[in-house]
Amino acid sequence: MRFDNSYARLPERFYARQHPTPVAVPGLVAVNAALAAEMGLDPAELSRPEWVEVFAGNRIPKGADPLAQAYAGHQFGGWVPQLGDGRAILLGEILGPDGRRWDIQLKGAGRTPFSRMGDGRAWLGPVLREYLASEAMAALGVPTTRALAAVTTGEPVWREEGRLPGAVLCRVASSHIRVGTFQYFAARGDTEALRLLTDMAIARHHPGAEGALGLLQAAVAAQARLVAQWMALGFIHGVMNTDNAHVGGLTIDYGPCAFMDVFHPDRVFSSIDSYGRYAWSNQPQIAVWNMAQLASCLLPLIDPDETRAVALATEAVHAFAGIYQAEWLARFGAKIGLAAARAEDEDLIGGLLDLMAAEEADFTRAFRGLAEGTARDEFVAGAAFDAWAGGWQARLAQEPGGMEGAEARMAAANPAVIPRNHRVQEAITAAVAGDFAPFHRLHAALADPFGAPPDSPFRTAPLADQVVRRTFCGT
Ligand SMILES: Nc1ncnc2c1ncn2[C@@H]1O[C@H](COP(=O)(O)OP(=O)(O)OP(=O)(O)O)[C@@H](O)[C@H]1O
Repeated sequence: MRFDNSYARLPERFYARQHPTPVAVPGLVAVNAALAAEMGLDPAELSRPEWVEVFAGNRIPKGADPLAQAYAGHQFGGWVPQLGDGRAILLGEILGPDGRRWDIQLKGAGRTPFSRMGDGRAWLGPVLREYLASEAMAALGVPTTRALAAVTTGEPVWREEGRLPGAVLCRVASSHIRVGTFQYFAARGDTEALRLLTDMAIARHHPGAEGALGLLQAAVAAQARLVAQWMALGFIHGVMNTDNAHVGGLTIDYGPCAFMDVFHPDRVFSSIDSYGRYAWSNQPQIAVWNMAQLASCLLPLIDPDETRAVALATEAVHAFAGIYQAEWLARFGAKIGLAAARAEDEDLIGGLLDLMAAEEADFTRAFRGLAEGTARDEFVAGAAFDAWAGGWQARLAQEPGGMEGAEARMAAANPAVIPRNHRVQEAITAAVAGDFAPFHRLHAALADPFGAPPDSPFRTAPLADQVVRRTFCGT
């Protein structure tokens, strides 16, 4: 790895220099060969003992400059002036063969000055969950942080469940700059730091954006498109706090997330979100709220005249709705086979979603079934689906390429395989018992979400008692 650590060159108030805490017995779980190749790294080399030591935090590679990033954030509406990487350590950044910059971060690598009461560690379950979910997202074409490697530590981690095996995830991403990073400096009135952060965020995520207003507009657009993609996959992020809102529009933090099984737009509760604040249907408005927080941080850089700055920032945040709506329509239009969905198609799409919610349809199978002729089976009352399908067929008849074209569009927009919670859970349970084969099989299936053969076991819906009505947490 050839490091070029732009974040470590920022002034020291951006981070705390911190080495990982070595672990007892590093053990390789996985190196992501496809991602390694994308990054210009040799997966065989990364699987050697020296690199397993690096991923465990026992060895610092040449050129790394390890640090924990400072940030703040609104968590469930409450302001926390100081968060920061409490268990993640940024080793540094490398440049890929295509010029892309990658943060190399170890999540679960030990305590940092931002750990508060935490142990700085992660256990194997959430490490595998994040590995699988983030890689599934990438394969689904959704911007996300990635998983380069996972290792076990040979040390126990204590959680509510008791003694659990410790692990470290090597997470890579085009950056880890969050809305909360801006909030950290805005709360301290540190305009100079905001300026440096703005320049870095533009360079790393939105080249071409001009100044703070340009950054805000680009971040809003990226966030709007991201959330529309989540919605179209039945994905619930579960913890849309501002420290998990990425300025480049990546999905970040796979703690209490879930891909829904049965479609429940409003009734999703996680163990840390008992009021359903971050339910599927609330996600767009929460994203707007998060973008408004970014806007408020950037005000002093947008215009010296505060009234003017507020007007410009407000307009930029309000642009979310139009961008989101257009993306939503294109995504859901494609899901029902439309080449170019029109505003009036919203009723047709909304009709299907209402029916899916009322009839307890499995989100993924119902949509995939539209292309494969099996959608009707996902509805308790098939006749209700037939009534909707009449209008749908009539609309498809107006599309170029007829039903064949529509089927191809639907097959490309509706995955057959998503990381269903019961499958992830199975993989974790086996891994804890020392068998990593189910994890690797699931990872392989998730790498090709649209191409799974009809008899793939990963397409099946869970049994009733395994259905995700709740999102999951277990950090
Ligand atoms: N076991 C732990 N020890 C120390 N700090 C922790 C621990 N778990 C979480 N934190 C910190 O608490 C904050 C919120 O935790 P959360 O679970 O949302 O984040 P995370 O999953 O650790 O990190 P990220 O957002 O980078 O994916 C973060 O600042 C995180 O670093």
